Amino acid sequence: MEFIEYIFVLPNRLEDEIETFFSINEFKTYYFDKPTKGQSVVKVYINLKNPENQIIEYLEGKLELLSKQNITEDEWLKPWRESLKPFEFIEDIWILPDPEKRYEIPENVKVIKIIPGTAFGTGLHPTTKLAAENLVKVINEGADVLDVGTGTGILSIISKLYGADKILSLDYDILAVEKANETFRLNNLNIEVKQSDLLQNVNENERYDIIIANIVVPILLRLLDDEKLDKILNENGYLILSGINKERETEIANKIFEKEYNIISREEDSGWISLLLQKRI
Ligand SMILES: C[S@@+](CC[C@H](N)C(=O)[O-])C[C@H]1O[C@@H](n2cnc3c(N)ncnc32)[C@H](O)[C@@H]1O
Repeated sequence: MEFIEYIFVLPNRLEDEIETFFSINEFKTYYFDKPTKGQSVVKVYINLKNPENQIIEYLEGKLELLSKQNITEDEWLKPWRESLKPFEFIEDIWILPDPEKRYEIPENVKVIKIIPGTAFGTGLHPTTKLAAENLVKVINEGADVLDVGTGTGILSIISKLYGADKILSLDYDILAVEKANETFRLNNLNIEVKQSDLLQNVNENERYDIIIANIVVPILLRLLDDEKLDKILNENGYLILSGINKERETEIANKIFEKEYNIISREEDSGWISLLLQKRI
């Protein structure tokens, strides 16, 4: 695939703002880098088949452009992948970015292999971490889990590592569905993935103990409006929402107050919020 690479100078004070903008717009093909001493940049990749011009217009209004060139997907993904190191994602779970490499990591920790690519969910974003932290608070052996907007499948894998029984992973983006399948194979896990706009392709007779969704606020609001959500979540089951940017938290909170859910916990990091809710009936 052909891309245009834009490199912009990124002052530290703007890093959170730019990352929030990308997340809200579900823009995934970028990374932050420090090619020269002290100077941070953001590298942005625009797919020529589907150019997202509003992204570049926004960045040009905020940041200084250093360079622009045509590039293939391999040319930019490879050095980025190589720059990534294994890291402790949440307590006792490590993420390994290259399944071929041997890494020195602590013994007796749980391991997830993810080849970083263009699907969301490499563990590098605070919304994934917040969702995972809420997930491990409530997951039990044998739980049935629905992962809405699975991306790479990272939250489904964590569910499996903590003993979940049935897991269904959903994403409306076919590339994410392919990536999740690839990641499950890489981790020797047999997890079902379906392409679905939110719960559209979920049978309403199915039941889950935990439903988890790390998606942007407008989509979460749509999920909360869907009657099927309440139907398929068991009594006292948990709903974990993440991807809530602070400015829009009230909209989510208002929607929850209309429903039969208690807020059990609220986690926050870098302006992002994840809520752990429990269904009352
Ligand atoms: C922020 S990413 C989360 C990925 C992963 N679950 C994580 O926590 O890192 C959101 C994912 O939701 C998917 N998504 C967005 N809108 C959706 C919709 N209406 N139905 C299903 N999936 C959706 C996107 O394709 C993307 O993979």
